[in-house]
Amino acid sequence: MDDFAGTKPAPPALDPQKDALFLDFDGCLLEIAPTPDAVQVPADLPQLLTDLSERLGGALAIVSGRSLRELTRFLAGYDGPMVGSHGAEARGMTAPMEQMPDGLEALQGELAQFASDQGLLYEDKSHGGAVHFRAHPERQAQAEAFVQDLAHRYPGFAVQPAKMAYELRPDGYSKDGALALLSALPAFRDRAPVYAGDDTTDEPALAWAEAHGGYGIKIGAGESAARFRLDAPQQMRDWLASARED
Ligand SMILES: O=P(O)(O)OC[C@H]1O[C@H](O[C@H]2O[C@H](CO)[C@@H](O)[C@H](O)[C@H]2O)[C@H](O)[C@@H](O)[C@@H]1O
Repeated sequence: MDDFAGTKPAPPALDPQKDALFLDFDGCLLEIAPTPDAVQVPADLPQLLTDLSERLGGALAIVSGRSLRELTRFLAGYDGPMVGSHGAEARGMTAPMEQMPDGLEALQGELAQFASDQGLLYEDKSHGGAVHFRAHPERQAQAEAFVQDLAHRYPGFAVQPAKMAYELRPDGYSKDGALALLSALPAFRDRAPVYAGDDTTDEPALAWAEAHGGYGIKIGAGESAARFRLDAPQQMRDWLASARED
């Protein structure tokens, strides 16, 4: 573990015969934007993912905190496996979550009202919701206290910290849990897991890849269980593009 960029090497070249690739979305494939809807998806990204998936024999998946409906919209043209909502929902494999916890709509209503009262941004998600304080960082403490209280009152949901945001997601699901499920699929089985991500939400998955014969790639600065680091999403996309050409 370390605390700053520059102390970890860049990742080695991907091995299309042996590796399985798992990619976070925001902050990994795409630069962080002021609001969730403002992200810029490079026009060639879906095709890059499609080509790389083919090279890997189908062993490529997106693993994100975003709702699946958002991932599908942003990555239209890429048809491979995706895990959304921090491990709760999936495309291309059996959905990890069988039943939505009680109270989703009421929880979303309370969170939306809190965000409106505080002048914060509410993000409606298929399996929960998020309150973003990027425009008002001074209101972080209020936001944290409110989501903790919500999680206490809605026991099926857990607080998920994100970059300048707090989310509520179904309890018991995670990105590392998603990696375990994906790795059991025929296309991923017996391959070395390579996971790339930028945030605290990615750390369990980065550690999982390191512990299961593969490696993690941390995008950007900060402590990480990953052995390797790339500075920013552009470097990540360059690394993917070179893996396609190799
Ligand atoms: O697991 P990820 O794919 O990294 O998704 C995590 C959350 O990302 C999004 O929020 C973050 O990115 C936004 C756009 O760049 C940014 O405005 C926000 O401050 C970040 O927290 C997304 O909105 C969430 O739903 C995801 O769970």
